[in-house]
Amino acid sequence: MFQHPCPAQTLITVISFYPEKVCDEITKVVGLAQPRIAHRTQMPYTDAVIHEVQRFANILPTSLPHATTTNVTFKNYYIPKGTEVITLLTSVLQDPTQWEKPHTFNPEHFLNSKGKFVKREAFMPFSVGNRKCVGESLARMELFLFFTSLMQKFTFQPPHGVSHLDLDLTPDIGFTTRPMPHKICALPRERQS
Ligand code: HEM
Repeated sequence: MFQHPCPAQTLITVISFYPEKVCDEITKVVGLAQPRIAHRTQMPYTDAVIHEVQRFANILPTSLPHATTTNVTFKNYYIPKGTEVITLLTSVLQDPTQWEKPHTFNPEHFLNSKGKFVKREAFMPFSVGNRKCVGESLARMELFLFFTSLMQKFTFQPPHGVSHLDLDLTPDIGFTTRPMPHKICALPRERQS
C-alpha cells in the first residue's frame, strides 16, 4: 500500500510550517527583484522544498502506460511482447530503502549536513528512460519561478474562522492526483525597503 498525499495538503504543509526558511532565502538571494532561474543554485532550501513536494505528492503516480515491444524477462517475470505495463512511480518515490522518512514531508531528503542541495537517484516524478517527460526542464523552471514569486509576495492562510486543520485535504485520486477545490487567502506581504 502506498500513500497518495494531496498536493494541496503538501502545499499547506509547506506554507504553514516551512515559510520562514524559504522566505529567508528569498529575502537573502532575490530581495525585491523578480525571481530568476539563475537564483535557484543559490537557494538550496527552496529547491529542496520543491523537490520534496514532488516526491511526497507526485501528481502522476502511475506515469503513462507503455507496452513491451519484444518478449522480456524482468526479475524472473516473463512479459510477452505487447503486454501493457503501468509503472507505479510512488513505489520509488516512497521506497523505504531509498528515503530516510518516506511518508513524511521532509525537505532534508535533498540537503546534506552542510545545507547543500543533493540530487537523489530515486527522485523520478518525471519518470526515467527514453520516454520520460519531455517537459521536465520547463516544468522545473515553472515550479521554481511560480513558487518563489508567490512566496515572495504573499502569505497564505485559510479564510477567517477556518483553521488550516479544517480544510478538506483529501486528494482527488484519478489518472492525476489533484487537490479538491477549497478556499485559501493570499495576503500581500508588507514591502520592506
Ligand atoms: C510537474 C509537472 C510535470 C510532471 C510531474 C510530469 C510528469 C510526466 C510523466 C511521469 C510522464 C510519463 C513518462 C513516461 O511515459 O515514462 C510525462 C510524459 C510527458 N510529459 Fe510531462 N510532466 C510535467 C509537465 C510537463 C510539461 C510542462 C510538458 C510540456 C510542456 C510535459 C510534456 C510531456 C509529454 C509530451 C510527455 C510524453 C512523452 C513521451 O511519451 O515520449 N510535461 N510527464
